Amino acid sequence: MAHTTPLVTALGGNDTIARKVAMVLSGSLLVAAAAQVSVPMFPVPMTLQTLAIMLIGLTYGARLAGATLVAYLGQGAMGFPVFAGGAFGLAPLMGPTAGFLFGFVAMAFVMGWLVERGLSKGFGLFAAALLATAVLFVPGVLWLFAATPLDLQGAFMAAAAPFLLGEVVKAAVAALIVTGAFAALKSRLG
Ligand SMILES: O=C(O)CCCC[C@@H]1SC[C@@H]2NC(=O)N[C@@H]21
Repeated sequence: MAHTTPLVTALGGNDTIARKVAMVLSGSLLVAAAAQVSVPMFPVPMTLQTLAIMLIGLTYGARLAGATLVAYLGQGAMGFPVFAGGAFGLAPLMGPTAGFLFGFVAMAFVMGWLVERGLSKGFGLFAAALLATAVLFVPGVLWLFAATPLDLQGAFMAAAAPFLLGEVVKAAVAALIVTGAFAALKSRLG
């Protein structure tokens, strides 16, 4: 597959370290804000984190998207209240949702990788978001299975089933937002 250009690269400008740092910080801040929009369900809350990660994964490219989520985990580990419900520290990184937290890095990277390899327009963006979200649910469910007394079916019912439809809607919304941003950029550049 040919390599294609993520939105942020298409936006142009100097690819400086300062620009990359600003993108990583603003992206991780977006995920932190989205984590606070949550419906407290036990053991896995419903949040907007994946929508924020989709916007990052679909626009940043694989490496910068992955780095943004590594920074997000680092901010939480350092004590900033960036995880769902304002949680912070090392406990969430070992708790029932740790599979999702570490999986966020893989989700962002895989999404950027798919965009760079051609899933960069319209339905392709939607497909990239969905495929990468499917990757996220593997560690999310398996971690819950390993870390709690739930069997595999119980872990799936708690960590995946309630969220699948919502993730499809989030992928559609993210793809529409990024498509709109591309269209706006195209008309601005003439
Ligand atoms: O503790 C955290 O901050 C992580 C919460 C993970 C929630 C997961 S992400 C995928 C799925 N979709 C949701 O809305 N909630 C779960």
